[in-house]
Amino acid sequence: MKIIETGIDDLIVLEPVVFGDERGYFYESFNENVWKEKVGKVPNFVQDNESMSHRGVLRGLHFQKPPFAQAKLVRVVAGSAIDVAVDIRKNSSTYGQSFSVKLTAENKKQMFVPEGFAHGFVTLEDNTIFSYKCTNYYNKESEDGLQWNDSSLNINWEINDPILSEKDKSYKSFINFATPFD
Ligand SMILES: Cc1cn([C@H]2C[C@H](O)[C@@H](COP(=O)(O)OP(=O)(O)O[C@H]3O[C@@H](C)C(=O)[C@@H](O)[C@H]3O)O2)c(=O)[nH]c1=O
Repeated sequence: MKIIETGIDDLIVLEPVVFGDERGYFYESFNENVWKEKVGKVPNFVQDNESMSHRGVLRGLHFQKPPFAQAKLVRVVAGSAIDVAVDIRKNSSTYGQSFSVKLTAENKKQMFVPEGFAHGFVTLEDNTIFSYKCTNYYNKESEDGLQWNDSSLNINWEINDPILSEKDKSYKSFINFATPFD
């Protein structure tokens, strides 16, 4: 597994070793020992999620407030998506900065999104399946988010007029945002 730094502390992209043969391919999508060796601290994942989206669906930018904050290890198992994490840790030197990576079923890249980040993605193909591990359980009351197209975040989603949930349309702008993360 190769670790690619993003320029934002604790936010990393992972590239697994994929074994291809005449049958197809095999790779380890998570291995605690490899994490220990290559990353250090191993997240305690307690929930796995999967979503399917049509082309042009944007889910985000989401986070859960403490004490239900979640770190997430995300990947795409069918199709492709632009995945985005925004640093919302008040005391971080990269507060308000975002990082984007293209995750596809082919490149098999993963992004580790720590606690203290808002997360979202837009799908580039129909039937894009997004799969992720979380370090905390879903807690409806702790859900919060930021406006995906906030001008001060200035994220290049590479797609116009995405399909959004009503909840995602209602999220507030980054200006005057009181982050719950130190
Ligand atoms: C996230 C989540 C949702 N749900 C339910 C609530 C709702 O009825 C339905 C759909 O929920 P949402 O519209 O919030 O799903 P979605 O917009 O896909 O939310 C996800 O977006 C990405 C970007 C993330 O980072 C995730 O953490 C999560 O927030 O699924 C759960 O039961 N457990 C969960 O963990």
